[in-house]
Amino acid sequence: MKFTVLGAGAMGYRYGVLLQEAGNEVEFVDTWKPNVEKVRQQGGVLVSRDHQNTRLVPVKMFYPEEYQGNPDVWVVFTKQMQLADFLKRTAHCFNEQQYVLTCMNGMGHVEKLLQHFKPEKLLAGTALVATVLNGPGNVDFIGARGAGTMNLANYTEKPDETTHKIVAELKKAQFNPNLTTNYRGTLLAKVVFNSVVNTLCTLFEITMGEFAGYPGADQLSRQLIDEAYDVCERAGIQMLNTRQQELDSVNYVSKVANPLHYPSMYQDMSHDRPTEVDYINGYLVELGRKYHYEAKTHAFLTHLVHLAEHTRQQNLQQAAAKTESSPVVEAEA
Ligand SMILES: NC(=O)C1=CN([C@@H]2O[C@H](COP(=O)(O)OP(=O)(O)OC[C@H]3O[C@@H](n4cnc5c(N)ncnc54)[C@H](OP(=O)(O)O)[C@@H]3O)[C@@H](O)[C@H]2O)C=CC1
Ligand SMILES: CC(C)(CO)C(=O)C(=O)O
Repeated sequence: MKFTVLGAGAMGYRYGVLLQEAGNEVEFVDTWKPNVEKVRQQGGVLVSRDHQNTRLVPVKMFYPEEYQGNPDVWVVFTKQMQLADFLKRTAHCFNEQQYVLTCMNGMGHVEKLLQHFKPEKLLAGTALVATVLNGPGNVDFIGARGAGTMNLANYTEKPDETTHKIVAELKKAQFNPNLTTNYRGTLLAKVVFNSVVNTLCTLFEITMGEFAGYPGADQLSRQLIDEAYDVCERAGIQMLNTRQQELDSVNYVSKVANPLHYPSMYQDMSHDRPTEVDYINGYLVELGRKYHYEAKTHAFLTHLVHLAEHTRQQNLQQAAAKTESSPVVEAEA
């Protein structure tokens, strides 16, 4: 099949490279100039697995404005807040025959994709796999080959022939896809997972293993899971997992699968970029409010993450102002 990855970040590279190595035709579209230029200069992307065995994988990379491809399937992996701009800049390549697959974290992306693609062509899912972008053109796939899993569902909840073909390619690429017919329940399972692990690890600057190793971790997780499930049940969402299964998933993925991983939200925070918290904990808060339920802990955590983002920005501005006001001292140093 012919796939084009929209958003060549950590996860876009992981899906694109592994689909390419499984025998598909793959191209990448990205807006981040240092990334596109680095790939062109070095002739591909540097890929490591668990910080080892770095190899150069040749890839075809384009800016949106210059791209003229017509893939069978778009694989979309931007950050939530980047998506609208990516779609606007690439819209000249979209048509009604194309399918779109996304496993981004959080909620908000599907509505934006539906402005460009037909509902029956949209597959949305979740990826329980950890990946780190070390820098432009340099990515680290965390975890053994084939150890991660993913869930996906058609937006219409009606799988067709192309859906099964896409799932077969994901299987060949060892993503271990599980096709469900419960669209909202599938996506919300990961939102709840991320609302616990990404948010708490980011606030405390700890790995998933360090979080899960804290003796009170289950209590913290349980409070957030319960509140999230109270929201989802009010919204009539049939959850994929029970509350206990969700807690087990938090523990398994954190203790066994990725104990050394800092979740993607931490990676954004530590590089002073905005996080996706409004699309994760913030989404649960907004959904709860629609049903007159206040998800207080999620609201509090959303504020804490924004407080941390704000503080980091203030510190950056103060450091920049200091440098500007004392150029002589800097030159002497
Ligand atoms: N990473 C993971 O393990 C997982 C991520 N996801 C989800 O997948 C989606 C895509 O996320 P992900 O692939 O992690 O995205 P990345 O973290 O790889 O994001 C890449 C973007 O971050 C910006 N950026 C700026 N400077 C740097 C730098 N030095 N290093 C890295 N990035 C830089 C660039 O955007 P800009 O133009 O703004 O500078 C770039 O396009 C998200 O919804 C995420 O939540 C889901 C499962 C796992
Ligand atoms: C924690 C993890 C890796 C779970 O798959 C994730 O979703 C992230 O880092 O954002």
